[in-house]
Amino acid sequence: MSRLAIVGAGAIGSFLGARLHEAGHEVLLIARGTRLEALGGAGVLLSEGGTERQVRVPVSAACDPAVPPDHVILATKTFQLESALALLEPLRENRFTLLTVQNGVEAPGIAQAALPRAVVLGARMHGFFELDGGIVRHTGVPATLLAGPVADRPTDPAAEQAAASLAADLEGAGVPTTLVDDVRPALWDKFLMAATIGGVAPAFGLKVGQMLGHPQASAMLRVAMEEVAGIAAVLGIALPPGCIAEKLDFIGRFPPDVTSSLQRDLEAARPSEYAQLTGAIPRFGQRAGLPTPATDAIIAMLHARGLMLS
Ligand SMILES: NC(=O)C1=CN([C@@H]2O[C@H](COP(=O)(O)OP(=O)(O)OC[C@H]3O[C@@H](n4cnc5c(N)ncnc54)[C@H](OP(=O)(O)O)[C@@H]3O)[C@@H](O)[C@H]2O)C=CC1
Ligand SMILES: CC(C)(CO)C(=O)C(=O)O
Repeated sequence: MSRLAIVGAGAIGSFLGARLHEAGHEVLLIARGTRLEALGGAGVLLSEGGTERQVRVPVSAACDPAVPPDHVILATKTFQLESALALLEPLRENRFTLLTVQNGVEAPGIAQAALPRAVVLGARMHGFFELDGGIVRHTGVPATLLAGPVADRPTDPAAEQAAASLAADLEGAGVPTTLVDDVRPALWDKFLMAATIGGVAPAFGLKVGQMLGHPQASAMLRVAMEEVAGIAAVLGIALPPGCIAEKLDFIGRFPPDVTSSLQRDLEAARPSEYAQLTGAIPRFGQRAGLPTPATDAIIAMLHARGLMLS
């Protein structure tokens, strides 16, 4: 059994914490504010597969360097990584696996810069998770992970073993986890979807599942995806062949009411991952020397709707 710390007890952190705790691991959820109080009182209330259950996962405001974890999962939003990583500062000299689940392509690099000794694995996570009035709702598709290092430096056998151990723990917790040598293509593959649907759906005031039935939204979505694929190619990221068609097919199978976390945050005027998702497309386009007119038009529509793009 492993010892795991999960920083950020929102939708994903609570879900993974509950599943790993149920699988028999020693899990510590690191939370703050009212969420810390709620978890201390009632534990994680998890709704999935038509039923709700209560899982009493140990929770704290900080990690305890006296009992260092084997694995840490960073489950905050990307713009919260700095404060999350500051909580791990007491573990700076330890070697542990550090899994990032954030959408976008930048989280593993941010984590590795803050904790150079950690074995950082980026992950692409599928599934829809929402913290709704204290209840963590898992809907849509089953939870799956694809994880691996940002392979711009050699990996050592100990790092590979640590990654395999975390993958086995997740697998045992009912979250099928595939390990890859270089996670960047998978992160870009998901970025291609999350960054585009996260902009197009709120730009048109549609749910994700309604976009493909709207000719203009559907056309803009496809062109924005092509912009991302073009940028990835120039930056040397080998996206899977046919990934745009595969994403459109995947989106076509979304339940009609589903929204992305970026859309929910934008529409609720909460801080969002806009800058790491839709807003990152023109930023990466500049890096690649490519214009992004479709994404620029989507961003103009978001501005016109008065959404908070920060
Ligand atoms: N939700 C989904 O379906 C999916 C999400 N993702 C990605 O996973 C990541 C997490 O998403 P999600 O779970 O929805 O986000 P949530 O906002 O639900 O959860 C983030 C949690 O982290 C907490 N947090 C942030 N900073 C700290 C800190 N310094 N100390 C303690 N707690 C902290 C937040 O607390 P507070 O509320 O106080 O800020 C919040 O409870 C995102 O990057 C998202 O892109 C990936 C796949 C699917
Ligand atoms: C792309 C999507 C909608 C589904 O996995 C997601 O990751 C999110 O809501 O942030």
